[in-house]
Amino acid sequence: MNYGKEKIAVYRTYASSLEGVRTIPESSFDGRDNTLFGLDVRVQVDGEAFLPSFSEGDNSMVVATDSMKNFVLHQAGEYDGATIEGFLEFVGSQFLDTYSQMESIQMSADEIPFEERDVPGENDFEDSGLVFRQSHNESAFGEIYLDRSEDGPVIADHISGVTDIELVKVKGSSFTDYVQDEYTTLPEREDRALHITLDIFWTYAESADALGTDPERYVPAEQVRDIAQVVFHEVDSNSIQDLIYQIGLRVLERFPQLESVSFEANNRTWIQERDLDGDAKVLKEPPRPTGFQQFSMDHSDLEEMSE
Ligand SMILES: O=c1[nH]c(=O)c2[nH]c(=O)[nH]c2[nH]1
Repeated sequence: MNYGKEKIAVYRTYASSLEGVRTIPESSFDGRDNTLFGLDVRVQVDGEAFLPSFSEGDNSMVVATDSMKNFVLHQAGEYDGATIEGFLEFVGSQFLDTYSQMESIQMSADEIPFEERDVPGENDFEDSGLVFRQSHNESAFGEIYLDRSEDGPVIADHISGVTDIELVKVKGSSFTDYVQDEYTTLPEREDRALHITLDIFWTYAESADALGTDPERYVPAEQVRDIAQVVFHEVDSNSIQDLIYQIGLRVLERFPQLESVSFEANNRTWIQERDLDGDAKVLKEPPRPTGFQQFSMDHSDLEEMSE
């Protein structure tokens, strides 16, 4: 039994900037101004006190989901941190502190990403600082579950992520040596233009590291995204399965503070229509249905690789 509000769009201007994150070789990301911090928030609350609202039509303990929306919007002005997960933990704790009938709360959010635009500067183009456009590319994700304890709200579970990454590698991927039987019609490809969508999720060994209070231990979604594209560039994979495993190893190698990393990939590989001179091809959309790959891994996979 639970209830809540979803699709709460929150826009905060001039939030605290994310500074002091560790840099990694695969990424130029070293922080975020947070001049425009956009989130699509979901709140889900649990508690025995809500049972009568379902079983007896008694709303005396019900916090209207409309009020939850107002609460989230209000707290967006109070949060002084710089991360999605930190915001979710902050708002969730405020909910539990304010409403004793809420026993636990699940707060999640997708980033609504914005990109700063370039304008002419003295010598070169530079960041506007004022004008942004909404990006329809990948976005960061966070989810925090809070329970009550004697010392106040505690993180019972968490997950961070980056979703809707969409990448195409025009050559340097294969798919060969799979089962050949009476059902096989797919031709083997020594080289294919590989088109994938990818959601990547991770958990920290210490959930407090997810909040970004210590930026050195925070894993920015931008860096994980950049690892995915660099590994895609570097590795001549023989399947999406092979590719996501290599990405996972690199993520775990760069971020020892993580407990696990998991993937949901979708195959969107275009179908070759014409083979032209050299590497050139004409390609078309694949028909439905679509293939997917899911995989979870942790540091034991990294240790196996180095043995
Ligand atoms: O990378 C791939 N993995 C598969 O399992 C698969 N199956 C398929 O038809 N194409 C692909 N590509």
